Amino acid sequence: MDPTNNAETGETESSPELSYMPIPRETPCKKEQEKLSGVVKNVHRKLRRKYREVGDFDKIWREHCEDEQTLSEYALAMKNLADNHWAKNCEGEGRIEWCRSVCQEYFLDGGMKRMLEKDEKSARLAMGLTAASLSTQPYSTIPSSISQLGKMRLLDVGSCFNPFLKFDEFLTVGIDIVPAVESVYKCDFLNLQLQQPLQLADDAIEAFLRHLHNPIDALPAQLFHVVVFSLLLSYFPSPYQRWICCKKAHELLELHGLLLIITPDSSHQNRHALMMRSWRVAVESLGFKRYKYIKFSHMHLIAFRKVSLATTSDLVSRNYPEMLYIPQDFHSNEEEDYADVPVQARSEFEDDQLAWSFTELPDTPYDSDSGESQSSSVPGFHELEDPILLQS
Ligand SMILES: C[S@@+](CC[C@H](N)C(=O)[O-])C[C@H]1O[C@@H](n2cnc3c(N)ncnc32)[C@H](O)[C@@H]1O
Repeated sequence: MDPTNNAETGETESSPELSYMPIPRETPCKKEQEKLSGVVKNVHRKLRRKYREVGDFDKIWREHCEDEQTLSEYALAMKNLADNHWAKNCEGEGRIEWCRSVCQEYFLDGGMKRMLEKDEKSARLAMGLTAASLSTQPYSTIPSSISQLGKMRLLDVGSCFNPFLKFDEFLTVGIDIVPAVESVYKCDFLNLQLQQPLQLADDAIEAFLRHLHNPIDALPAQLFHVVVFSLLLSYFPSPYQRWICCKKAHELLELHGLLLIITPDSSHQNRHALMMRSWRVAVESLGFKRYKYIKFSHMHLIAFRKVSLATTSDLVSRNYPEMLYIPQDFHSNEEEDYADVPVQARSEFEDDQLAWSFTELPDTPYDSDSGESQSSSVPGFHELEDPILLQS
């Protein structure tokens, strides 16, 4: 496994559809792994096919959630991959560790404080105050660190096998339409009802979270420090469903909380740069600001911090939900059918043209909010490959 970022190695770009290859020798273990990832990918493909044919994502989603056999096969396959394949060869583990490191750095090691200081400085400069007057002004809005407040309250949406449960620093609530383990609550995030925020002290909120009832149909707003969407958004066939999820995450987060999005993409970092820029504009319009971004060999990992309680989106003049597209949204049924065949169905140029014709984006700088490059900002953190579920 090559532990370096593909941007650094200058590795030749390949079609995303080729991401499952090459498998040099067909061991029984690899075969089993391919079979399991096939189960998962087929569910995603079937959903997209239905969406293309029927168009009504509410109807498709209802039917999907009633298809218990497909859903439990999916959950079983995911859990099997996590327990028997990723655990052994380290594939797929990198994303969870990345989430953990970002939270540690942001909440416990001063990252949030630095960001808030930077925001305040920019705001004052924008108001015409000089740099000299800045140093004499106290930073009044900085909240106390979470380390004084207890555990980081983390909502893992599409948790499946509850990968965050093992970390002590989090009070983890894992939810899924089909939990693969008992500790995950059954909940359809798309249809989760939001209630008024709890006006309680942190220890009372922790107690509330430790006594949730299964299944979860409703949750109070502003309950969590972290919301994780790990390989969740590409499950949905429609960009509107992805948008609904991001909007709900915004409401469920406390001010200054983090939304962590991990989405599969096996191609070279720059290939879907436009798509990532588009996602950034869409998510920031909800009242977030991008904090970190990194491309691993097989996925994008993005951290957004909630910077305002209000959503800034103007859905009329800009079509923000549509900006949360994935390459597969543009594929035809035929292209999907041949997705595992090693031919490049559409050239990179054609992909980019399609993306451009689809949405015109405001001129937002692409570099990270934290001023860091798009390689890992977590010290000592190495990229791990996860060729399992990508481009499903
Ligand atoms: C590809 S798996 C990712 C599992 C895990 N987060 C990971 O990173 O390995 C996507 C998961 O999202 C779940 N899911 C899809 N739609 C959901 C929804 N509306 N609400 C909750 N979970 C959902 C699926 O059941 C599935 O377990």
